Amino acid sequence: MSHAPADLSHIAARDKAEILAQALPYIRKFHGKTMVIKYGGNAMTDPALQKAFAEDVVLLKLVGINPIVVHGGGPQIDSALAKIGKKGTFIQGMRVTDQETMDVVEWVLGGEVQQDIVGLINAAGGKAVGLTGRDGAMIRARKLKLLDLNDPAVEHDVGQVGEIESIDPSVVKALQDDQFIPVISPIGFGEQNESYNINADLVASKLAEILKAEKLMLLTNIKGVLDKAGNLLTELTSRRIDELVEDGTISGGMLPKIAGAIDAAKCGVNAVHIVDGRVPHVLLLEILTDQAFGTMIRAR
Ligand SMILES: Nc1ncnc2c1ncn2[C@@H]1O[C@H](COP(=O)(O)OP(=O)(O)O)[C@@H](O)[C@H]1O
Ligand SMILES: CC(=O)N[C@@H](CCC(=O)OP(=O)(O)O)C(=O)O
Repeated sequence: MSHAPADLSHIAARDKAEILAQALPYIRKFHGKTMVIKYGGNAMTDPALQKAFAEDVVLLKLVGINPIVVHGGGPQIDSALAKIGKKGTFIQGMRVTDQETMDVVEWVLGGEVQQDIVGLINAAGGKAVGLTGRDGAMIRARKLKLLDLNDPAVEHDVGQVGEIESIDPSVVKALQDDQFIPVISPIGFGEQNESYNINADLVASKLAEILKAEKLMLLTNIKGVLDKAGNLLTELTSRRIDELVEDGTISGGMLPKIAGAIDAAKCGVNAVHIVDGRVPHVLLLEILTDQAFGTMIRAR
């Protein structure tokens, strides 16, 4: 499927040049730096947006920035489950994963979803390599103990959902140094070689921390973190996040996202952003222009 590039004819030549020139200080600042980009399953549903995303990733690589893509695929897993008559259920943003669901998760994330992204990046002129957490013995995991948010004495059994024990980033580093763009699905392995389904936001956040990434960008299907009235919160600190979780303003899929984001910010990732993946070229706009998007998460 081919999509025409965005029509920019209404923008005056001088303005176009100014926008391009704006990128220069950012390219200098970020040259040689690593940026972890979480590409959410909800943000990847529109072909034109997917193409714009792939172009952005390739452009970043070409100007000397190292993008590492971690992808989700929640809605795509849900569709595959529906075909076998199963309905996805979530507790505090985590999919309840029995063995049959785990098989579907591995098949969908490690297969079609990942290969679509790899294909699009390659079509845009990059060299993407798809990996799961098993490749290069990257993501070791154990069964998640999910404590109830309101009553920590209660533990939820979410089956084969994993929490990260450790990440060995050597395969990612080797690929990035060799001009490849790693595209990682959030599957880990345990002591008995069993597979674990890990929330992609948590993988992206931990990887950003371990790689000492300059930025972590979590692309989702909403403007950013919203308050109770639906207004965008442009900046959030750890304390404010605790309040928003406690009073129920932050719920569902935003819970692991915000938990990962705050961990990454506390562990030294310079800039952590939750941004709207529905905005075409949001990566370029956020990274290489003066414009700010979404919610920035600050450790303090
Ligand atoms: N306070 C909040 N602000 C924004 N979104 C929220 C909030 N609380 C819950 N959400 C939900 O979290 C969703 C994003 O998480 P998720 O569906 O897992 O996205 P992704 O697939 O991108 O990881 C939003 O679409 C929204 O429904
Ligand atoms: C444990 C858990 O919930 N895993 C997720 C993994 C995929 C994911 O995170 O996808 P999104 O980023 O699109 O939500 C799941 O099974 O849906």
